[in-house]
Amino acid sequence: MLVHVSNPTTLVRLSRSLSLVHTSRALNDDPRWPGWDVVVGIEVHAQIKSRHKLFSECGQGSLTSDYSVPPNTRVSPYDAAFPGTLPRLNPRCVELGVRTAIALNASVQRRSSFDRKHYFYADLPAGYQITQHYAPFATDGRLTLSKEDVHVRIKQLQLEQDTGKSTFDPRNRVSEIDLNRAGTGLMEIVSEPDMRSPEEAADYVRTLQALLRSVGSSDGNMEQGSLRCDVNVSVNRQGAPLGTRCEIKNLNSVKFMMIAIVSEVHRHIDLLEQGLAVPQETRGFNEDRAETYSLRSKEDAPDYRYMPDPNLPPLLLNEAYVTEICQSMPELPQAARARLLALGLSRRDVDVLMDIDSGREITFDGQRSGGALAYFDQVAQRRDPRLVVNWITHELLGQLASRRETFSENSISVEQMGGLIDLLHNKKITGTSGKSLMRHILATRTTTMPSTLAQELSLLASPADDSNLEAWCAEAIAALPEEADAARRGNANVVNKIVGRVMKASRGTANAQSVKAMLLKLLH
Ligand SMILES: Nc1ncnc2c1ncn2[C@@H]1O[C@H](COP(=O)(O)OP(=O)(O)OP(=O)(O)O)[C@@H](O)[C@H]1O
Ligand SMILES: [Mg+2]
Ligand SMILES: [Mg+2]
Repeated sequence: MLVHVSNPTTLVRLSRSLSLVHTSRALNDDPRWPGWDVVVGIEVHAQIKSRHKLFSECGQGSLTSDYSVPPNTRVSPYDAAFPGTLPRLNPRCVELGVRTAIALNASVQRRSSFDRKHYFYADLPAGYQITQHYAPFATDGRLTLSKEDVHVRIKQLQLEQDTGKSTFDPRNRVSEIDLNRAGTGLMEIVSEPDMRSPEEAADYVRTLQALLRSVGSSDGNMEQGSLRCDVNVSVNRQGAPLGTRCEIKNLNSVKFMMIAIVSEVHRHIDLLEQGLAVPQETRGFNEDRAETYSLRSKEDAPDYRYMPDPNLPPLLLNEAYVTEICQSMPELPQAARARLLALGLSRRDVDVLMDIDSGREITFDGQRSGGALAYFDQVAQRRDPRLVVNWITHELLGQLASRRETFSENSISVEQMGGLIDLLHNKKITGTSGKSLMRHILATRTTTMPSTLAQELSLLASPADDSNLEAWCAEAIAALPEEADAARRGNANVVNKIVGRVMKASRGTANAQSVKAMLLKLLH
């Protein structure tokens, strides 16, 4: 059905009633593709952070991408599909799944079940993967993105097994199979097609990563393979029904995911502008060429022959179990963000704090750092939160960065940081001295309290001691006669240069404002 309407309000109303446009954002023109709407839905596979696999008691190491573990050393007979072995559901995987579902505001199903998804591949010894195709354990959730006020609906969460890994060596044409990962627990988190740009898709993945880490259910690391995304992309002319989706598999970073979406959007638009249809396909992404390529069309889609797994009874979760988990949930990132904003912190400071806390800060050796939020909370107890956040996000992070260190290597204890803030707050030291003190603690990794250090290093401010101040100012005026003359003629900029000299003479202990006042008094 074709509807020609020039008034956008009418169009929104009309389209809504025809269920053509899902949100009013659909009418926001993106200069990259004017006249087109982009629609993205994401299937995330997150490795569950449990000690044992989903259906066997085999240890899975800290991470299955832990290369220090030799291949095929974390494999139970069940994982290798020996005849006669039976699955036994790991309750810890269920608990972490339920935690995640609650964090995503999803309804946890009191009854769910497991199905077999059949296909043949060397890294899948049983010839099927156990998943929750017909009855997932949680449905109808919601994730609010952190950068923009966008809600993404979560269709469902299901528990499933991961496969092994196969690597092909083209030189001697041999495929090597490693079953260490086989049978590891995954959560598949399926979003509704609610994202409207590559940026929203990136925000979704990052927000979800932070959430998974905060509830402790997954490391959520794309580079290391503990979080993998299949991204579904479609485009449609503004106001028209949704276009045909293509699914891009195996994206291993948020950056590549965004590039893949942009390239896919342009490919769809090119086809549609030529009057061609977009065929529904599963596609791969070539990182070097920054474009997607066809893996298989819908017609070639394998028939998975889903069937209930006869060896596993339904998963029944009672009210008390879910309530107990609800009551032990940690503070979620969204709540923490709201709490920090209510304390009067700026959006930017909150973003920085939350970003380091969720481990998004990538370190030089590829490790993650964390705990910034707890650090802030402890230091800010009974102290001015804005002063504290300022010294953490600006000064501390700045100094750590210049030392090429990350927050996890921060040697300043909560007590020391608190002490430093108190000295600053009570004007016992100046800001300049505070910075020097911090530099000193980081360099020496001393555990001495800042008040003692300030004394030892003669950094305590001497604001009351006007005679000192006057002497320093007089000296500076004498040392900089030309500047002093210019200042007398009213050149305000030059005064700052003289202030700088006095600050240096005082080794940062003088208060810049008092210095300026004294200089002006002496100059006139
Ligand atoms: N028109 C569309 N444009 C973009 N994404 C879409 C569109 N329609 C559906 N999607 C997204 O496609 C995904 C479909 O995932 P789902 O797991 O339901 O099925 P599947 O991809 O067919 O199966 P499998 O799990 O075997 O890959 C969802 O994330 C959904 O939001
Ligand atoms: Mg899926
Ligand atoms: Mg899919």
